[in-house]
Parts: sequence; C-alpha cells; structure tokens
Amino acid sequence: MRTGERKRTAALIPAAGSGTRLGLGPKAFVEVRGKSLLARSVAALAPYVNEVIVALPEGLELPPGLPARAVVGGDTRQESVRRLLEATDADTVLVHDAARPFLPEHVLLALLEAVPETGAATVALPVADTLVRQSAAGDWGELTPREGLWAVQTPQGFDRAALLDAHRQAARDGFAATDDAGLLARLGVRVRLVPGDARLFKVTTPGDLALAQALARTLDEA
Ligand SMILES: Nc1ccn([C@@H]2O[C@H](COP(=O)(O)OP(=O)(O)OP(=O)(O)O)[C@@H](O)[C@H]2O)c(=O)n1
Ligand SMILES: C[C@](O)(CO)[C@H](O)COP(=O)(O)O
Repeated sequence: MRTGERKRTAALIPAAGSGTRLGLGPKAFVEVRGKSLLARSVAALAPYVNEVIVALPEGLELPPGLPARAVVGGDTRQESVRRLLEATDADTVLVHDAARPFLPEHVLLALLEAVPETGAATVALPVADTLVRQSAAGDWGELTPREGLWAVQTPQGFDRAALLDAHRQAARDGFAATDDAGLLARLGVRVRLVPGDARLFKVTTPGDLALAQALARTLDEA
C-alpha cells in the first residue's frame, strides 16, 4: 500500500450454518420481529466498513436490499471464514457471526480502536458464573476457577493477510479452532481482549431465540 493511502476494512459474516440446535432451518434467515438475524448483523456493521461479505449456505441467495455481497460457505465455520478472507483484499477484517444480531455500537468502536495495536483483537466477556467440569457420570466433577476466564464473542478484528495465513496453516496442519482468534493465538500472535456485552449473545437454542425476541422488542422500540 502507498504511504498515505487509507486502509480498507471489510466485515466478514459467516452465515452458512444449518442451525441444527435451533431447528428452524438455516439460522441466519430466521427472523426476529420481522428482521432476519443476518439483516440485523449486516445493518450493525455496514456503516463502519468499506464492504460487507456474507458466507451463505450453497443454493441460498442474499435477501434483496442488504448492503453486502455473498460467497458460498463451507462445511465448517472455519472453512466459511477462509472463503470470506479469500474474497476480499481489504487490509483489516472484522469477522462477525450472523447469529449474534445485537451488536452495540460502543463495543464495535472499542474493537476498531484495539485492532491496530497487535493486528488481532476479539470482543469477549469475563465469565460471571461458577464453572465446573462434569464427572464421568455427568455430575459435578471438578471446580474450575473462573478468575481470568473470558467467554469469547464476535466481532473479532484482524489484519487480513495474517488471518488468512493462519487459516492456511491450520488447514495444512488439520487444526480446527472454534473461532478465528484461536488460529492466530496458536502462532504466538498477541490477541487483545475487548470487553463485550451480554446483548451480543449467540442465538443458538430456542431459549436464545425467545430472549432475542424480547430484546428486539425493547431495542427496536427505543
Ligand atoms: N459451516 C458453517 C457453520 C457455521 N457458520 C456460521 O458461523 C456462525 C456460528 O455458528 P453456529 O452458531 O454454530 O451456527 P450453526 O452452525 O448454524 O448452528 P448449529 O451448530 O446449531 O447447526 C453462524 O453465524 C453460522 O451461520 C458458517 O458460516 N458456516
Ligand atoms: C466464534 C464463536 O462465536 C466465539 O464464541 C463461537 O466459537 C462459535 O461457535 P459455534 O459452535 O460455531 O457456534
């Protein structure tokens, strides 16, 4: 990039999951008060980035009117994100689950500020509950101290080239991670933790969807 040229940022939204745990078909298309999870996630990010790219299940198209373009996702979230990374030449990427439809602006702004510090940052929440590992019988096994533990959310922000390299190395090594920050952390990259928000929960189960309906009622009417 030439000196003085503005850095470009892309929002990458993996939305190609099948929504098995929710049981209502492809989850990104499930609506909460008349607006899909995908549309809500796109709307939260679009004003802050140069482009939005969405990974969709094969055979499905982007609903009309969304300020985004689409690629076909893969069999896993990791594969979907890799395809999204290969579809842009942006300098910085924000990877955000379509399944997290309520992204507060202040969290996004804090993430955008943190990313340039190390080229890798994620939104996350300090764990507030008591943590326990189950026993072989499925009962209370071992207490796990929660001090210093965070529950990782999205969005996560990265230098695109570094994340793409981490994805390619992971694919070569057969390494699977549940998020993108984990792929860079395993290579020794320092990942900044940016305090998230309870409203950024992932809509995973029918109970989460009920919560999303209630929250949308409050937020949409605010
Ligand atoms: N092959 C996949 C699997 C998941 N995702 C996306 O990754 C995000 C987080 O995944 P998750 O919440 O687990 O969604 P699903 O895979 O759809 O849910 P489930 O595991 O219940 O089937 C979602 O936005 C989902 O669409 C994706 O793009 N490609
Ligand atoms: C990326 C993520 O949302 C961070 O918490 C999470 O790991 C996705 O997990 P899933 O099983 O693909 O929903």
